[in-house]
Amino acid sequence: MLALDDVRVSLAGHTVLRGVSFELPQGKTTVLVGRNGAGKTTTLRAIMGIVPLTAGRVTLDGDDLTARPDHARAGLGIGYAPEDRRMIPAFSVEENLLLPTVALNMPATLTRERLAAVYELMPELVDLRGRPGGSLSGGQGKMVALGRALMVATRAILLDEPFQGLAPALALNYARTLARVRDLRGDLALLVTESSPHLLKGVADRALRIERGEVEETTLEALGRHD
Ligand SMILES: Nc1ncnc2c1ncn2[C@@H]1O[C@H](COP(=O)(O)OP(=O)(O)OP(=O)(O)O)[C@@H](O)[C@H]1O
Repeated sequence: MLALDDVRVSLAGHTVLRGVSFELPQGKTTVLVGRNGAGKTTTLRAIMGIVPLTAGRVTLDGDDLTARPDHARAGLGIGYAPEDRRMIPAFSVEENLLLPTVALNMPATLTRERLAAVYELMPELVDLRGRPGGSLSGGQGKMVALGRALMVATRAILLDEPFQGLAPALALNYARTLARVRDLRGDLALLVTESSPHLLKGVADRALRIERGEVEETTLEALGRHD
């Protein structure tokens, strides 16, 4: 299981995470809800090893990941879809999906199997696969970012504000896809950040609230009252 133990992060002399501890159970969707600037992105970046910890540990099955850089964490099966999606506009959707497998030097057979599994889980990507990344709508881009995270994910998926900017119908569609991933990929722990709790109904199994770099376990009902 992926876990954070008393994680502290300071950026540019500013304390951003103040002792964050939680576990991410497999087969469950955990949502991390907090206002802009509360520390959601930094939490995901700490899990991926993109920002250094000033104290604490991120562990996978008890193994300390501190010495492992972000690409090594992807290689351990942790998929990450950052908020900005980082799509290469001139590459096709399929080429964008394949990017992390190239970075990880994944064997061709495994790559083909993973791609087929992603298309099966997210059939909407099949129709898009030849389109240039730069021609996609915001909602389509979010789907590709999820598919790309799924290409490497065998343990966990981290999604940074995937609902942000989506029209209500697209948000509903995205939520359905997430539920499908959770139901069909019981091997994965899902962590989804969000600033608007009302978007998470039907998506979350458990909820964490982050405020000024501190995380506490809560319920979706309690989050809704603060929305
Ligand atoms: N590289 C950095 N250097 C200095 N401060 C930073 C850096 N990155 C983030 N911060 C600060 O850390 C705090 C938390 O930022 P973070 O991006 O994690 O918040 P967030 O909850 O994801 O919010 P948002 O939705 O606005 O991205 C903010 O006050 C932000 O200004």
